[in-house]
Amino acid sequence: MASPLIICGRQFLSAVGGVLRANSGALGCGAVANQRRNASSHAENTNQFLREALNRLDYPEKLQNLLLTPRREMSVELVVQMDNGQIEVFNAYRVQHNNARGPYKGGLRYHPQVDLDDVRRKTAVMDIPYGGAKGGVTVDPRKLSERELEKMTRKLVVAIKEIIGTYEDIPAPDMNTDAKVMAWFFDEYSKYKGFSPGVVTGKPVYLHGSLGREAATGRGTTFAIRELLKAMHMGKLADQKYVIQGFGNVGAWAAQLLWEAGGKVVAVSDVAGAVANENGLDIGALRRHMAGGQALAAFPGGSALRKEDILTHPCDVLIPAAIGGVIGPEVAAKLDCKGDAVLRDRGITVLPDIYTNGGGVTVSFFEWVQNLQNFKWEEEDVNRKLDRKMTDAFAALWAVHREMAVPLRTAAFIVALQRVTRAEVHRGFD
Ligand SMILES: NC(=O)C1=CN([C@@H]2O[C@H](COP(=O)(O)OP(=O)(O)OC[C@H]3O[C@@H](n4cnc5c(N)ncnc54)[C@H](OP(=O)(O)O)[C@@H]3O)[C@@H](O)[C@H]2O)C=CC1
Ligand SMILES: O=C(O)CCC(=O)C(=O)O
Repeated sequence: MASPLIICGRQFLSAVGGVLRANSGALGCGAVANQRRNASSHAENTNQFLREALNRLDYPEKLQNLLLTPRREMSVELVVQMDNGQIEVFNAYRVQHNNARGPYKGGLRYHPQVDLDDVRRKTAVMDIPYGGAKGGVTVDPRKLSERELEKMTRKLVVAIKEIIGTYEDIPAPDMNTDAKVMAWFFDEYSKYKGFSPGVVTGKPVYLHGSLGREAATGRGTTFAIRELLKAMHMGKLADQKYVIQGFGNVGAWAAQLLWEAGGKVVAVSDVAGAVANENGLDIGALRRHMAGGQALAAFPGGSALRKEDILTHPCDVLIPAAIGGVIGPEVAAKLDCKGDAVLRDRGITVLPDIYTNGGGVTVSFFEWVQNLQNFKWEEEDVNRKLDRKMTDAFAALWAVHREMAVPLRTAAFIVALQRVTRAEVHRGFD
């Protein structure tokens, strides 16, 4: 069998590389301090990969430090009166990394374990004119009513409105935040600052959103895999068996598009369970099954699998598309992986998350451009432009990977750092 490819929807290898429960941004936000105690931070791991890349670039120390640290971190408390009259306080954050190339841009996550670090340099890898940012609220949204969720979102906007904006910092959907949340966000911000559709992306299509944004991250992932297979002479999307952890926006769209391309998706999971079929799951039927409110694991077109076994299920391409930190010590032991180096030695190719999931932010950029133009593009146009961006970004990564003999993850950071540094230096420091 061909060597498996691990496609990181998130910091999978950070987790395997010793941070077995990477969870928080650990970026100096006081309110995440309790999460920080659990493990060495995800940010430290990202910085480790960055340092590896910086070692290959001859930059002065001060510039290196500038590239390693965020420009601004904001931590706020959101006080919300719940439906039962009780007061709840939620911790929220926004971390802005570097805006040399353009406004900050990045997702907004609602999750009990907020992780703010991964978007830092993605925009530079994708070569779109933004800097990196990430934000989130420490909350389990499943425990809130829709009305409570809306109130909390609106409070968040009020709390951070001075550091976001169409040309300042543009949030977008991430885990547990969708078009509906972005619509509330846009509406609340516009109350204070005037009509501002460009302040968030991932809005509903009928409310200044872009066609193609919902599927963009999953679609971008399939383009990324296609390019890697081509470069490694490993055949086509249709020739591979896929395992996907997470069946939300990214996982379900990736599954759908790989299945449509003729690939065999042999196992998928969500937070509650997993389902497998060695002949390939009928993803269309699975999505209909789930749309009917049924559990993924109860899908009659496959057999239930322990969700803990999803990552070790045999496949050609593994796509972690859930939250980082779900790979605990037991799974890591079963994978027998200790990090990029070990995987490399075993002939496993890792396509790094900062490239692989870049389709979302890329179509977010297209949405923002459409908002500025006040004009809607055709979906085919969006998808074609996304394909071009993913293909070009892969070519840049692959060229560095070959020329400098570094792994693809290091290559991605080198490409990003070179672009950010060029912008920093040309803008000057006065
Ligand atoms: N959406 C986007 O455009 C982008 C997303 N990403 C990243 O991709 C990843 C997925 O995001 P997205 O699809 O939007 O998020 P969603 O919230 O839409 O989906 C997340 C999926 O992961 C599942 N999940 C959550 N926790 C676990 C767990 N412990 N074990 C197994 N499955 C789990 C969820 O299950 P359940 O539904 O049962 O809760 C759900 O199926 C995130 O890491 C996000 O940061 C990156 C770039 C852009
Ligand atoms: O669409 C965006 O701007 C960012 C999406 C996101 O969360 C990410 O790329 O990590």
